[in-house]
Amino acid sequence: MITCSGERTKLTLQCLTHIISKPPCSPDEEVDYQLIDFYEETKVKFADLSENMLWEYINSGEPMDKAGGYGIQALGGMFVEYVHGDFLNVVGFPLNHFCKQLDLIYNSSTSSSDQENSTVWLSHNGNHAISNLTQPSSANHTHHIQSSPSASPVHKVKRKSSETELNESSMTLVNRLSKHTGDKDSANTTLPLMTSRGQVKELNVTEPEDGEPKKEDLQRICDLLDGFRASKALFTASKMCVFDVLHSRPGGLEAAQVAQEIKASLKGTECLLEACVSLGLLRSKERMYENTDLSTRFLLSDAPFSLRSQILHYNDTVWPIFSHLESGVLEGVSQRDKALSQTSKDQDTLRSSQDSKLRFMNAMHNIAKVTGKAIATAFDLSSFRTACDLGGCTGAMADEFTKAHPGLSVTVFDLPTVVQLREHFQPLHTDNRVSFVAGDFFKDDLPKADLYILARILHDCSDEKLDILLSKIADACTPGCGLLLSEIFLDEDRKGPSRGLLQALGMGEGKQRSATEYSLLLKSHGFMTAHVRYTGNLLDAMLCIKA
Ligand SMILES: C[S@@+](CC[C@H](N)C(=O)[O-])C[C@H]1O[C@@H](n2cnc3c(N)ncnc32)[C@H](O)[C@@H]1O
Repeated sequence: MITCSGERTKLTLQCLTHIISKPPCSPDEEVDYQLIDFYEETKVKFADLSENMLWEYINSGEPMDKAGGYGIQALGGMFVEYVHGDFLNVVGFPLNHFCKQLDLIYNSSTSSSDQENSTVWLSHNGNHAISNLTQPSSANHTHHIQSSPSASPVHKVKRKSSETELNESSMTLVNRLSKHTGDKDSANTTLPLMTSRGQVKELNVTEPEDGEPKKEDLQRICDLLDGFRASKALFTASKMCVFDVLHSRPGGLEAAQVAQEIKASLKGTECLLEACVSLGLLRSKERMYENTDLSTRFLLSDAPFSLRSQILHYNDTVWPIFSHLESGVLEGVSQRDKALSQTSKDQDTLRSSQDSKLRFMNAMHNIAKVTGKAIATAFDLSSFRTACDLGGCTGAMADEFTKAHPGLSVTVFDLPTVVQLREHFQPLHTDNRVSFVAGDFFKDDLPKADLYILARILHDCSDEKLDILLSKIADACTPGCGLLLSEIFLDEDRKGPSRGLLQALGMGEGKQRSATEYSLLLKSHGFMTAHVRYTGNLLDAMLCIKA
């Protein structure tokens, strides 16, 4: 057996630099802080290991308290052929990288008087320790750092795709941290800390000595400024079938040929193609354009993981809504009706509701195909025989569940118009284990099942509707029945991921929540959270069991 595992440990350094040069004495005292997330990656190559050897190792007891299942610094070291990277990272603490970060903090942002009273909060895989830094003059880490020696490494990569128990000890950590940051909101929550998806937390600008802004800082702002242009270039190229046209001509096409195929002006086509090259969607060589691997995989209309329909949905629905964002923020309500009636008028055609329903279903179908497998395989569902996918749309998600679980049958429950239109979608399922029932989950009886699936439903429900739906599911469930929830789970500090927070800006009826918030919500309807999985895919998942 050859195993090559990437050891990636996440560290969060929080440097609390007091504005008043004394330690804060009350929870409300203002502090300036800087948050740095970083990773260290180490590759470990294992030798071929016999089963006997593995059992010997298991029986030694050593792996039992090791997050990675082995201790490289002890007996487990015998199995390792080589290590690329920081050995201490595998043991459990990337000391070298940590000290470089300390150096960065002190050499870039603090004055010497601040340094005397600076406190570093070290958050290593959810374990926190404080240290007072008294002599932070160089990278030679003469600072006295008390990190918990028992901090067990939870590898970032695995953490993202691993199960997380929501526990009380996490709450203590948040409260403790919140007190010192004066963050009263988060002090009232019961949230585990370590759920960040590696987002850029803050745009910390470091001014070089000459006072000129740094290029990277300017670039980040310009990237945000141009974000909508890039999105619209992608939407337009997809809508005009540029990627499909190029795919149909191996060897590529010149701009004039593309212009002819998509019936557009030469100047406009050239600009669009060049913009797509700059965005990594196309490549060009000697005036010929062709798709990149990224486009071939996701932008062709018939690719297995095509996102084209989702892109068209963004263009035709999400884009107009976001063009009314200012009103949305002012009024705090969805601008959907206003935006979409405007679009219809602009285009001088009132699209039939069937067309728009189909477009929406196509978009849902795309995402369900891309995310379905990760959700269906997130948990051991072998104890469930029947499932009901509430709001299961075209059945694409149900299909992934039956593929992953040979003993499982899934009933897709959706509105009558959706169930009727599903015939526009090729049946994906190869046997009869996916069936459809038409109904309204707020009003009608739910099909009987041992497992209910709610994928991308709850974030869109008002509190009132949410209560109705969850009460109906709870009534339909006997103890031991499952509820599998799939949504984008916000980080517990609500600072990411951006996808979830930007979706919330659409001002729909519902709201985005963290795993803990969903867990508490489901608990109030009699479901105990069994597992949470951050899939690393577009949607996360939580399995709850009816108590
Ligand atoms: C955002 S889509 C999610 C589709 C699918 N669960 C997925 O993740 O791909 C919401 C789905 O819920 C369905 N839906 C909305 N209201 C419903 C209701 N009252 N009863 C049944 N289905 C409903 C919609 O028709 C749509 O298919």
